Amino acid sequence: MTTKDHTHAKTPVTIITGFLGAGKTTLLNRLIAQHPQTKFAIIENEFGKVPIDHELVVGAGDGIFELANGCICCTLNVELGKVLRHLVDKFQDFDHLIIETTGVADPAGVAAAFVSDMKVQNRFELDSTLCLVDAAHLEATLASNDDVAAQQIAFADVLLLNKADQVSETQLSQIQQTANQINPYAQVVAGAFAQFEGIDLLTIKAHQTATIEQKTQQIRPLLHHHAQLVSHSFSFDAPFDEDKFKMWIYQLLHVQSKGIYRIKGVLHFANKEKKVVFQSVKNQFVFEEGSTWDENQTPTSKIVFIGNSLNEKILQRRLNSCLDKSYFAKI
Ligand SMILES: Nc1nc2c(ncn2[C@@H]2O[C@H](COP(=O)(O)OP(=O)(O)OP(=O)(O)O)[C@@H](O)[C@H]2O)c(=O)[nH]1
Repeated sequence: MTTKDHTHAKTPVTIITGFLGAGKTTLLNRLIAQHPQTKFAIIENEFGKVPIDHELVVGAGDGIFELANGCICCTLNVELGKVLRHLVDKFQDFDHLIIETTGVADPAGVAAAFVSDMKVQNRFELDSTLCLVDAAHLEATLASNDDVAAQQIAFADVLLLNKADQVSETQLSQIQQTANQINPYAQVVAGAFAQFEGIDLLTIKAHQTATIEQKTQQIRPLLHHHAQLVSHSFSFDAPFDEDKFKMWIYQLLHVQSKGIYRIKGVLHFANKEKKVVFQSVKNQFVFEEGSTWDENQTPTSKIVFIGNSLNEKILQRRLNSCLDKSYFAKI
């Protein structure tokens, strides 16, 4: 085994999620086949006692780590942390890490493993969470397993509408709308047998500040409903008071993190010249320096919350209370 120089670039990580049978392993095999020059490490997670997916992954060499008989978003989360630390310490020779979750995993729990441990954080960088959506069965799945399937869709950076061969064009566009109602933030692409054209699924860069900035600009203050899952978007011309905002977010995510799947925003703090890019995964959150505000436009903060039964009015009130009071005295 050779040792790579990882002092400069962090190893990108792609999480593949999606409900049972949606096409996760099909996608994994396709990615391996499409990138013969890339050396992958793969973490597989299955519920059954006898791991099978391992056998179904073709051509990945010896870099497959299996976590069976439990789910990495909950019971096996500690195990996932151990495997990640093992990769950091002992298994250096790979370019990209792919994690295939069980069909019933909450991907937020998996993503959280990358923001809670410094050693892991220093080595890995989440590129994106890809969610396979079975176009032929989405409505039925949502009806019967609303929470898990909807959580997976809500958390994803890219929604891959798979099995397009099994539905009509009209059905496909309806499914696209349903998926976008649950997650207005995600890019949606359709395909069959996990073949998706016009998108490089390994370099989505969803967690990089530039991508978040760009995506947040597209968010309009709209309310989207799917069962109890909602997304609320807000924008503010008045700047935020950094201390108040951070204190509130800390409290919010510690008291209510179960119901909040994701928050992303580009913020204007009164004491900061540049944009501040903010995102949370479960109860973990980061604030990063973004680019400079456009001189010709009023700096406008935009923030989106995705979660279960979130009350828009309360969020609006709390956000208002974090605005910089001296701004209003000046106008
Ligand atoms: N018709 C059709 N079948 C597909 C498509 N993609 C995958 N399949 C089939 O669907 C079945 C399930 O695909 P997998 O890739 O194993 O799905 P998975 O999400 O890994 O399944 P689990 O690990 O059990 O959750 C397999 O028989 C695939 O060949 C598609 O686009 N169209």
